[in-house]
Amino acid sequence: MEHFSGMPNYRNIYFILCSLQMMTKTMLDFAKSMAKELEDQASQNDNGETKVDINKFFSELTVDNISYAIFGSSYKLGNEVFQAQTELLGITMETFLDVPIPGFKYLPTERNQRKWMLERKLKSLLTQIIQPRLATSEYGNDLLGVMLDSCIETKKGGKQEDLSLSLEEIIHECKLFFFAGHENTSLLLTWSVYLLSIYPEWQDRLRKEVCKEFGRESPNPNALNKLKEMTMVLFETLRLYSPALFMQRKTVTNMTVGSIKLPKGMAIVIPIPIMHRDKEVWGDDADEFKPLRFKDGITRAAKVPHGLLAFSMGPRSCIGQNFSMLEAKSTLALMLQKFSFTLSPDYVHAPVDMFTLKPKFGLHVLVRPLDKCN
Ligand code: HEM
Repeated sequence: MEHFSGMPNYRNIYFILCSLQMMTKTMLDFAKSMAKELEDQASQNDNGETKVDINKFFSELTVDNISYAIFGSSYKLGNEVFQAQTELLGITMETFLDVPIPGFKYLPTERNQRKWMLERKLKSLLTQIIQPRLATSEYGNDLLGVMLDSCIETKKGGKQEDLSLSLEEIIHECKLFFFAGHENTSLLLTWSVYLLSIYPEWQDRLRKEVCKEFGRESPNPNALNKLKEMTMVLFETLRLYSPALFMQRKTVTNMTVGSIKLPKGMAIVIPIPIMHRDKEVWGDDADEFKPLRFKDGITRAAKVPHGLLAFSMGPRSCIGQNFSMLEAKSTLALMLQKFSFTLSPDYVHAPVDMFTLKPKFGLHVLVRPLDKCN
């Protein structure tokens, strides 16, 4: 298959070498603010609970987390960057199936003008974040800092105007990290809460595990990896409700996969949800929620070691997987300590393909604060 070279080095540097533990502390702080909001809402109702679309809460939480990872203390400005990007993506999606008319994109239509305005806003926001760092040479220890550091280093002795191209590259990288990093984790959390709501015995089991480890104390970032059953539930959620729906590859040589002959240059789509429910790989219970299949780790859960494809595999696999697992664990641990949750009676189960696997009408749950960890 196609070998991907040219992946910028800092991507790995940041997510492998940088202290994920430090980030977990910030993740827990954001999760605590979310929990506080849920508690406040519940306290205003006579029945002591609140009905929320938890998908929206997780979406805001994961935006804050990824924005902090990229922009550090400028994360609020970073959030504005992402809002502009999301709106731009919406415009692109609206026109996705339009027949391309040459030159149309240069006409000052209402949509094009909105697009140009957003592009200008995006650039100006990023410039506001980047310029002060360039001026002081204090690039920061967030992802943006690592990117600036590496772009300056490669241009040692180069002219200042060379940086304009790097700004484009930086914008591109910020976009990639934002889109790759926030929605998938938000969906992992959403589908986990869905499954824990319809399998309350697993919700109780995980709550006991969390309470055994942390009691009423705030989850300790260094001990999150001890939550074995939670890890199994997250993997099983990724198997049944993988946020990423497909991967694309291209063969670089004639090859044979099983009994299928693939010529050089063939484009291949790998449909993750279908592979994740393949009974030949996962067994006859492939459609069932059985987290214990992961009790001996990912590689032993299926009949083949690489059955779980949610984070892909190989040189182009997800570099944010540890980040997202820690984010999901810290948030779920806090949620389980503080609340019980059930599906709202008006919830309609409608997972839908919108590039990622989303709950079409959101995930409405009844959230009830708990007095204490039993
Ligand atoms: C549940 C959460 C996540 C899932 C399911 C997920 C899934 C994936 C998958 C399937 C790929 C590979 C695509 C391919 O092979 O073609 C990928 C790549 C990637 N992911 Fe994730 N991801 C998640 C979270 C994150 C997070 C939190 C970040 C960043 C902090 C991130 C950053 C990336 C990047 C930078 C790539 C590489 C894109 C490239 O190759 O250029 N992901 N992810």
